Amino acid sequence: MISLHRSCFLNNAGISGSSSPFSYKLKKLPPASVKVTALGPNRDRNSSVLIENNNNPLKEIKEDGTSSVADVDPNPTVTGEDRDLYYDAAATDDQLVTPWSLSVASGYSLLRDPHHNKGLAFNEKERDSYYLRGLLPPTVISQELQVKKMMCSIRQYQVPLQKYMAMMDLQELNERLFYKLLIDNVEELLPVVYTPTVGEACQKYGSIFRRPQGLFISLKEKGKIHEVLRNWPQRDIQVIVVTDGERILGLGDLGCQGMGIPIGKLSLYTALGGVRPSACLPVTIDVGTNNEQLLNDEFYIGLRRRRATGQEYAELMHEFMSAVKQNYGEKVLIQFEDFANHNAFDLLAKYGTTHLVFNDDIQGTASVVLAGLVAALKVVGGTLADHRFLFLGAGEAGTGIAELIALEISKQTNMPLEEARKKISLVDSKGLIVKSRIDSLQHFKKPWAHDHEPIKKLVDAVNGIKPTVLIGTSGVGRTFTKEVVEAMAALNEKPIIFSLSNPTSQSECTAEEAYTWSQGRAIFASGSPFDPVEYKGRVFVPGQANNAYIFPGLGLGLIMSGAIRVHDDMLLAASEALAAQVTQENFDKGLIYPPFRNIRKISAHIAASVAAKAYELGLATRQPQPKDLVKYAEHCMYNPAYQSYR
Ligand SMILES: O=C([O-])CC(=O)C(=O)O
Ligand SMILES: [Mg+2]
Repeated sequence: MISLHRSCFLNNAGISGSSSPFSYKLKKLPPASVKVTALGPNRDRNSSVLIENNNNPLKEIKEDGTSSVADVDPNPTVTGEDRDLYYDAAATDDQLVTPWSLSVASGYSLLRDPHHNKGLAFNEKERDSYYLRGLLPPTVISQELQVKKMMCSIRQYQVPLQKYMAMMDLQELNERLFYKLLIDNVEELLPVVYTPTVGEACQKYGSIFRRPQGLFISLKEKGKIHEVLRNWPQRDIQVIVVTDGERILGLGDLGCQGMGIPIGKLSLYTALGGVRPSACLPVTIDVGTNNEQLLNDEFYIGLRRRRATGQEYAELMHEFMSAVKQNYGEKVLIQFEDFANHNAFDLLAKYGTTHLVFNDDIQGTASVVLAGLVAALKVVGGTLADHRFLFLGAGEAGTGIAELIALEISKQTNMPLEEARKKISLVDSKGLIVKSRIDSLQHFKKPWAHDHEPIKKLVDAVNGIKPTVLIGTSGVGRTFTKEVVEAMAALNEKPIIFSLSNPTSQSECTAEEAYTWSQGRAIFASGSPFDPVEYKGRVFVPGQANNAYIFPGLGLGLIMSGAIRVHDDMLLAASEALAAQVTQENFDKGLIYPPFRNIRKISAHIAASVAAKAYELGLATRQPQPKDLVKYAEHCMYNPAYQSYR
């Protein structure tokens, strides 16, 4: 396997650094993308490397190293199947000052290269060609058998965190096997690599830390972020998930240890949305933490200082956002994840008009919840405008969902947005959000300050507002008490109750509580998964209203259309596409979300709807528009099956 690496030299096998005949300085290389095709094992006397451009051979380089790649076409475009082998070799002259090396992985190093390792699945020919003889036991097994074996091994762990660590180890050892496992067993493994276990992993990240994953950008890197991005081994980045760790799930400030979240989210971009792993970049911005426990934890991995705020914070973020655009262009999707409220809204507003940005906690949650509501109405009856909505929690998720519901109502009925908002009330830690509180409210809460007498307690708000839908986004567990759920059940034949806070410990109520306290009448969904509940001889399967339904498909739709901005109409399109995937069979079982096991098909439909909207809005740059967008989305999806190397 061959790839271009920037200065650093990863591999063994008779080639090392600039002394190797296979090491070339690309200093003189004009801006170019180069496809490097592996033609042979590096230690073979006659081996050669073919540098291709747009599938036209440019240069064959023999092992004597006499050739150079200086005459690469200055403006190539690279297409083709295995884009993992593409490397954008240069962008500007100053970036070319660093020497670039061509490296060939084989033998021992190939077994330690997670992108190309197949372990026992290397066949006899590959073992000969890639100097693997003796480095593996004689048996050759299929990827399917490897999956079976790994699943047996993971199931032996009783503790979810051990399963998580086993999965992370696999990701670092054999990437394709990791994704095959995750895709083939998505319902079982999603709670391991994602919520709830990823929450515990972040809390304990320092003590379980083994190998760094993702890119850490701290205040120490201020002024050098452009350079830091170039230390990342991949160049063709399409999605970045970035956090500053200040509000990890409902667990609060976990500082630099929030890195588990971008890693987890991006593994879902690949497994659920089919974005190539090499196109994904997890980033944690470390500006300190206000979490005293972490600051005093000897194993903490982040900066030991309190959080930078104000200008210092804004400057670092701005440098990051600019460097991303400079390095990867304007079509890279930047997903903001788990920022605290104030920064989340500000960053989205500030960069929404200049970058392709998306806040998962504001917009992704909103889109998935709206889809669940649209589906739930098929069971409960009425249109969105016929319902009344009460939220506990008025942060990113609460106000984000509320706004998208209001937008959809306004669209469906031609009602002014202001009017539509009046159907929605929010309760925060100080009680119902009402006009009399307006001066002291944060800006994102102000649109929800309606004329109403002040109410302190949630149960009183339920009885006062008489909602048909109750949504929890407070980040505080067990706040939908028996009294609250019973009040909802007294007001509604089929109360819709969504407990969205993550992880499970922060859920506003459990599935069992929702079904029991409503005597089996609630339409219930939660952010983190709950097992089915048996109540009076009936089995209830709770829905999981999790962002994971939306962001992978949304991201794929943006990427495949070459979108340059995210628009609210794309979120609505994603919601509708998701709701349309709920079948009658699902409804008959009481489900308002389709099962996760069909998620790649669901993501393809979401991607197609989002891409169609991007074209309609004139925000798509990929031309011409593919005729069948669903087929095209499926075609674009990463497939983790092993590739044959010869
Ligand atoms: O990660 C999840 O499961 C959903 C989410 O974005 C959050 O809770 O912050
Ligand atoms: Mg989040």
